[in-house]
Amino acid sequence: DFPSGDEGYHTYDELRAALRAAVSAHPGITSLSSIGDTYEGREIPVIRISDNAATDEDEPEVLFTCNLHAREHLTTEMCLHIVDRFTAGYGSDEKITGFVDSREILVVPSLNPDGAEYDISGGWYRGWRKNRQPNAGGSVGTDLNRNFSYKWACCQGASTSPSAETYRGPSAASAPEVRALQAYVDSRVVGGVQQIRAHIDFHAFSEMVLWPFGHTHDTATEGMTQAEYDHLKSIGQEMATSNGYTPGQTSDMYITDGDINDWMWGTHKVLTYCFEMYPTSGGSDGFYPPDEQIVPQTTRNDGAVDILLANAT
Ligand SMILES: CC(C)C[C@H](NS(N)(=O)=O)C(=O)O
Ligand SMILES: [Ca+2]
Ligand SMILES: [Ca+2]
Ligand SMILES: [Ca+2]
Ligand SMILES: [Zn+2]
Repeated sequence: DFPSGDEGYHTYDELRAALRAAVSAHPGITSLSSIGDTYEGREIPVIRISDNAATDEDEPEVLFTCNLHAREHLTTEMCLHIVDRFTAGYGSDEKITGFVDSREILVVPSLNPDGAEYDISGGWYRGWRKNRQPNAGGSVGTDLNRNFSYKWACCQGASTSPSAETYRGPSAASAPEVRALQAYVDSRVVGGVQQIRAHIDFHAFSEMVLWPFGHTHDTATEGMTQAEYDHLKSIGQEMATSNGYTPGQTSDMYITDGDINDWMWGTHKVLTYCFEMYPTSGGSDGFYPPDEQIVPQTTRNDGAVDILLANAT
């Protein structure tokens, strides 16, 4: 459980209860399923929000993924806020209703529930980042944001040392959580066309809006034209203006290979972003802002989410 004072954060069981509650309150516009299991056997839930939710309609799909890194619990709350906003607002808020009627919103509130549960086990914060998959040699964990299959291990953007925080894993998609997400997105190719048009992967912290590629500082490069880069950049800058985050290319932070955004663009040409949430720097809040920050820091991204939805055509 979360330490006392931080009860506002959702444990894995509370997360699943929240998703079930959203479905029972809004059955016509929600459908709940699992994209697969984690290493320790936890289901990874995905909720789909759209009119005629039981039917896969020919509408642009937009994916939001959270909690890829275990200790980044604020991101789980970000995804749950998106679920709440687009279900509770349906039928009353015109803009919300318009998006839900014309798109399919896919939300994965936690890609790393094993890590998240471990991070808070014992009622205190362990600073855990990776998944909970054992490595040869006795250490535990793969950095899920270095294990995706697009140009995995290409560019010294991760560690080869199993005990390192950015350990890339023994092979591409060796982590079941990464395999589950890749398989899910692969399955959204219908009639040869990827139905997911846009994506945000939420992280913490630094308050940045980042677009691919991470494996290179180049803008035009294999798998991305200058025009495509400029399109990603212009929408990224617009979103950063709305939430006050700093815009940039993923590699501006540091070179990463095997990250989720490189895979989403490199493999499926999805308009994909990494949002690093509050705070800007370490200090007392760092990875563990008090739960009083949940509402302000999640609602802060409402405008950016709407910009992404509007650009998903
Ligand atoms: C997407 C990259 C550039 C940033 C991310 N930072 S984090 N959330 O791990 O501190 C990461 O290292 O995976
Ligand atoms: Ca509190
Ligand atoms: Ca629909
Ligand atoms: Ca569809
Ligand atoms: Zn992260």
